[in-house]
Parts: sequence; C-alpha cells; structure tokens
Amino acid sequence: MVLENLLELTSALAEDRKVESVIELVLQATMKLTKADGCSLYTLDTLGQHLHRASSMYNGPVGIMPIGERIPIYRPDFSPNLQEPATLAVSTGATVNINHIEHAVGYDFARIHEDDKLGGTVTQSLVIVPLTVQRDRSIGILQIVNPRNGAGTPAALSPDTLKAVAGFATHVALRLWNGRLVEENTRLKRQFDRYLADLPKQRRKQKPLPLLKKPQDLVGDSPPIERAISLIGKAAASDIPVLLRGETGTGKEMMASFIHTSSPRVDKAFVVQNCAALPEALLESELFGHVKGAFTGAATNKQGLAHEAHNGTLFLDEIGDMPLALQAKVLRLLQEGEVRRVGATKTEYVDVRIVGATNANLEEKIEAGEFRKDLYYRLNVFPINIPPLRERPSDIPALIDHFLKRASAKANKPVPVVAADALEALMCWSYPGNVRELKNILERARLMADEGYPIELRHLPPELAGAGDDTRMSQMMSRIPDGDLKSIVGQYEALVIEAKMREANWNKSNAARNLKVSRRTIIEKLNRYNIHRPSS
Ligand SMILES: Nc1ncnc2c1ncn2[C@@H]1O[C@H](COP(=O)(O)OP(=O)(O)OP(=O)(O)O)[C@@H](O)[C@H]1O
Repeated sequence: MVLENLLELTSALAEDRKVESVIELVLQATMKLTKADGCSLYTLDTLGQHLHRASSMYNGPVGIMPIGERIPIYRPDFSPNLQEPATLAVSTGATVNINHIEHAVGYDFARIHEDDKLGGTVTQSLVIVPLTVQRDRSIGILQIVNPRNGAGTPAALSPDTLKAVAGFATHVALRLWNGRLVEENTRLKRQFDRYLADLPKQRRKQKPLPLLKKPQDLVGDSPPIERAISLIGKAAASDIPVLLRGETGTGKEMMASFIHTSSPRVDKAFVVQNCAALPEALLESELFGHVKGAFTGAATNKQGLAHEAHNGTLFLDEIGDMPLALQAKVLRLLQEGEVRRVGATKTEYVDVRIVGATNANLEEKIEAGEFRKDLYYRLNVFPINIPPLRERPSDIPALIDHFLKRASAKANKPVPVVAADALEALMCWSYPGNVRELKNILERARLMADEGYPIELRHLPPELAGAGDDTRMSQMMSRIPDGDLKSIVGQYEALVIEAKMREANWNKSNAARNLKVSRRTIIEKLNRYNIHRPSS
C-alpha cells in the first residue's frame, strides 16, 4: 500500500499538479498508513518566522480548526522556541515521535491543547516530520495526531512506518520547493524586465560625457583621422599616459594639445619638450630643474618643466630619442610623479599627465638597447597612430583651403585659388613630410603666385610639378610587383579601389560614381580583393 501511495505521489509530481492537490494526496496517504485521527501540513514562511497551517485532515467530525493558524518560531526574546514540538522539528530537522504527550518531558504542548480545545479532540500520541529539501533545509512540517498501532491504540510510529511517512513528506517538500523557485524566478524575471525597461531612462539621467570638441585648426575628417580622434576622446578624460605614433609632420603635437584641451587638466599648463633637441645634461636640467651650484652656471635654484606642468600635461616629443640614462628618471616621473632636480638630494612630487610622441620604431630601439622596455610598457598603454597624409588623401583639399586662408589672413592678402593641374599635382604627391610639408609648399606657392592670380603648377616644387608625368611613371615602374599580368593588374586594381573607397569615405555609391562603374561592380571587387573599411 505504501508503494501504491508513493507511486501516486510520484506521478502527481511528474504531472506538475497544483501544490494543494499534492498536499491532499500526502495527507490522505499518511492518514491511511498511520490510521491517525488527524494530520496537518504546515509550511515555513520565506522569512523563517512562522509555520503556517496549509491544510488539515481529520477522521470524523472536528470543531473549528483555523486554517490560517500560525506557530511562531521565535520567542519574544528572539530565541528559538525549541520546546514547541513543531518549531523543534523545523528548526533542527529532527523528527518528533511521541507515544503519549502526557509523559513527554521537556515539551510545551500548549498549542496542541489549544487545538484539542477548539476541535474537540484529545491528542495522545504525536508525530511531527520535517519537510526537508537540499539535505538539511526544512521548509515545513507534517503533523500527525494520534497515529494508531496494530492494536488500534494511539502510539508512536514504528521505524518502518516513520520511514514511509518521511517519504511522503519528501514528495510534498519537493513540490513546495519547486513552487517557490518558480515563483522567485517569475519575480526576478519581472524585476529584470522592469530594470531593462527603465535602463534607457536611467542612461538619459546620467550626465552626458563632455562632447569632444575638435579644435578649429585641426583639419580633416578622413576615416583614419576620425579614428585617431575617437581614440583621443576615449583617453582624454583619464590620466593614463598616451603615446602618439606617426611620421614626422603628421600632427602629433596638435593631437597632444587636443588631448590636453579635452581633459580635466585644460585649465592648467600644457608644457612641450622635444627630447631630441638638447644634449643629455641640458635636457635633464630642463625637464627636472636644478639646485644652485649643481653645475657651472647654475647660479640659482631652478624649477624644471615637470614642475611647470604640475596638474597639467607634459608633452615629450621625440621621446624615442631620449638619452637612456634619463629614461629611468622619466619612468619614475610617470609612475610616481617623482622629480629630483639635478644636484638635489631631496625628491619632490608632481601630478603630471604624460603624453609622448615618436616617429621612431621603439620596438627596434628596445632590441638595440636604446630604449628601456619598462618605460615602453608604461608609455604604450594607450598608443594612438596618427596616419601619414598619403593614407588620407581626402583630407588634402580641406588642408589646402585651411593653410591658404590662414596664411593669406595673416598677410592681409586675398586667398588665391589653385589651378586644376596644380591641384591635381598636390593631390598626387606622397608627402614624406606630411601635413607640415603641405603647409610649407602652400606658403611658398602663395608667395610665388602673383597677387590676384591662381597658384599654378609652376609655383609648386619641381618634384611635385613633375609628379604628373615622368617622375610619377618612374615611381610607379619601380614599384611594379612580380607576377603575371593578371595578378599585377589585380593588385593595382585592389589598390585603386581601396584608395577611392577611402576618398569616398567608404561610401560605395560615391566611389562607384567617381570610378564610373556600377555600385554592383564596386561591391563585387571589394569582396574579391577582401577590402574592408578598417575598424576603429
Ligand atoms: N590635421 C591638421 N590640421 C591642421 N594643421 C595640421 C594638422 N596636422 C598637422 N598640422 C600642422 O602641421 C604642422 C606639423 O604638425 P605637428 O608639429 O603637430 O606634427 P608632428 O607630428 O608633431 O611633427 P614632428 O614629428 O616632426 O614633431 C603644424 O604646423 C601643424 O599645425
């Protein structure tokens, strides 16, 4: 019979029947098995403060048995009431199995007597089995009143019957526990959905990051430059060191100043030092200062640029050319803000943000023992590459416009126009000196051209003026790659497509229009040559 009941309970669980019907099945099975007068199931509330009567079953008529009866777990002084048999079972996980409550010592049966009074029952034997999940976690109790032995008299349960009842209790415990987990899961899901729905509002409430304001004299919106600018935006707000890498004249100093003006240090000094410009001893004194008498000519104490840059930014240009011995001092400045003047015994501390720039290959310098690895790792936390001008030809027209306007305004002269062939030559040149070279070429050309007349090809340096014919051809010839005609032409085609895509800011329709081919052709060739817009 026990087996039958257990099977019925198992299938009730498998069918995921309502918790009430599983409780009822357990109570029925228990009543049948123990031949008890009554049986109740209590559940522990989620705060663990009270046991609540969930359901009761009695043999024969009973008086009022309030369904909502609750048993406090704690006494008014907050100690657990372990004399109360139900509280004892749920708190300790122990089973209470009493033959006759009148002879049981150490218990407080006040609640049982109260129930008897209300229901008109007389409790003699009492069994309380904890509902246990997860090995030792009790979430309620099963209470059996007056279970009967073979002779039909109320008595404690035999070990075998107790085991079977514990089996029933486990079933109901599992069903209750699953129900709680499902409930909690639903609540958490709802909470999460509310949180997700609220998220955009909260984000709107957050203070927006200060918009990165590109300085007016920083010209260029080609993708490579935009990429560098977006990295600057990411680094500017913090104090991390930045290493600007790029060829000479690409605008590294401009970018360093942009980092400073976009940072919270904007109101403090932006101090620049070219590390290749001075011999070692002078550079040390320039950067870190000296004390009076440190060397011949040191007539007074002098602060260094590191002091001057306190709370601001120190830009170390050509940092790759910094003398090796001085690199250790720069590393301490970078790590600890430590400054020691030449000839001083005392160490001072400053708060400077370091931005370095180099056009040298620092990795090769490390190999050659000319650059400290530790300084490199410290500096290279946030490297930003400033692309050479030949990799961003779409910036050239705006730069021409900018430099001509600026130089003309300074000289109080009208801005000259640029003739078509001169413009083409300017667009085709490879600019080994980058933006600085373009600026110098234009300043010279403006002076060469007669006032009120356009800048023509003859006003440009000869290497540029010839760039349209023999020179350009010979440059191209010297770069012809090895291979058969088809693959060489393919390589050129890929180069042209990529260059035109960059020029068109990666807009396929515009690039197709410029090359006078269909958009489909462009897409097909981009796929064939595996050309992608570089990711930022
Ligand atoms: N994007 C730009 N817009 C306007 N002017 C620029 C830009 N980039 C560079 N320049 C100008 O080009 C010149 C060279 O720039 P800068 O000195 O910043 O280059 P650099 O990379 O630091 O050079 P170097 O490595 O030789 O020190 C400067 O006159 C600068 O104003």
